[in-house]
Amino acid sequence: RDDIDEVAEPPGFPPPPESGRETQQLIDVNPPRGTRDFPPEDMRLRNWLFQQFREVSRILSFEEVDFPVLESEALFIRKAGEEITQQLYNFEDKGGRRVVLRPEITPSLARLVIKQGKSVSLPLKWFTIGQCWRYERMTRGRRREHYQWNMDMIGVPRVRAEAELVNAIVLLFERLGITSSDVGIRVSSRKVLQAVLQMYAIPECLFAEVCVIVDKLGKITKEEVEKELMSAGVTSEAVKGIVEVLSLASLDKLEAVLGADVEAIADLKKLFSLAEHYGYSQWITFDASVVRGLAYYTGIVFEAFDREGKLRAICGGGRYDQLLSTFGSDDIPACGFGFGDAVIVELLKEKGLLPDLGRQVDDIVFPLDEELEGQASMVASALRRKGHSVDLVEDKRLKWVFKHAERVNASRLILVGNSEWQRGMVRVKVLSTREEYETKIDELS
Ligand SMILES: CC(=O)Nc1cnc2ccccc2c1
Repeated sequence: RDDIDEVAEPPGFPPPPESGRETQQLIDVNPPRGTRDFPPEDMRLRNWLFQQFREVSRILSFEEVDFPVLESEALFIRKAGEEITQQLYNFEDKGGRRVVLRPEITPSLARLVIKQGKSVSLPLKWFTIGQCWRYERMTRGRRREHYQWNMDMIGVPRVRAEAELVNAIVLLFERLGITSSDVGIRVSSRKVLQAVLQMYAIPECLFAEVCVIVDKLGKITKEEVEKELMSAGVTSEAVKGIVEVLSLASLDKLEAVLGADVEAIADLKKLFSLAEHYGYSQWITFDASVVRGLAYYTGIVFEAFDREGKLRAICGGGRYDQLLSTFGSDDIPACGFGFGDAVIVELLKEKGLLPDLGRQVDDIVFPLDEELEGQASMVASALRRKGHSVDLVEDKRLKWVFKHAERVNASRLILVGNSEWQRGMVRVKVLSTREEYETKIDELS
């Protein structure tokens, strides 16, 4: 058939049979479905982004922690119908243990808090940047892994914790050049939904499941959300009440419906007044429809969004005061957020804010004759001991070396030549000023 492109034999593979080596079919050089490689240019961008995450964490005086990517499956078995627990990258290991590639970080962090129990003094302010996984049928072609920056405050029952976390998020955006006209942070509290369910005498045990369903508003149709709520056991009048309250556009309107004594109102008012003092009021906005999709949130929840509405949530988080008791421990109040590595990069591209990250090398050392390769190694090694990044180049024409120096943005070109070496010297070209001079080898700094 002429519609099948002739697959050109890739050059060099497989070696022709007469070469005597067995013929090896070229392996699939792509990484597993839904995963990414990070070649140097992509890795520079990732390192730059993670450096911003780390800097903000340091500025907020959070301590770095880390956990295994591999966790017990039991840590993530939840009954609230979350997408994240329906897509666990789970398997049985060779010891017959049910394990997962973690889909999120918070449960691991809660596990460590419990494990460290009495030996740590509260509050804890921990952060980590870690890869998270999901096993999604590739029908949707979405990624199966991403990196998430997490910041969590453990042992702070009051809204100060949420205010500190929002401070971190705003600082990150500001450092990246993103403004409050590009991005907003929607804030609400799950205690709003809790109050509504109480009004309609909906059993507490349905709370997490209702939150997970309500979080789908805006992603699936309102009718579908109502259908799911009904099948979860929420009465149709309660569904109406939920939809009505969640569409309220202001705290005052919410207060009018729920009454001033509802904790949610007091919490949110406190957060908005703290925001004034932090100086980030223009970033946050009350939005009763924010519930987030994780089962364990119990109080204030928030998510950053692009005001053009083109992208999915940039980051999100909230208070989870009862997560530890689901692991059998005494509860410790906590709140945190997750900030993925994908949407933020899309936003930076949209806003033309991606940094231009080229390579940077201090010195290129190049022997002008091949019998000087030993001398060139001596020069390179001496400079490296001084902490210079040195690119030792050989078997190239001088023309190529100059082009290479441009490409890697080298500061200096150190040429090791016969006549100079006889006089204990090397030739130095400063590439920015075109300045050129000879210097004694042991005076090279
Ligand atoms: C935009 C994107 O890559 N999202 C993403 C990718 N991988 C994940 C893996 C686990 C949990 C959430 C995930 C979310």
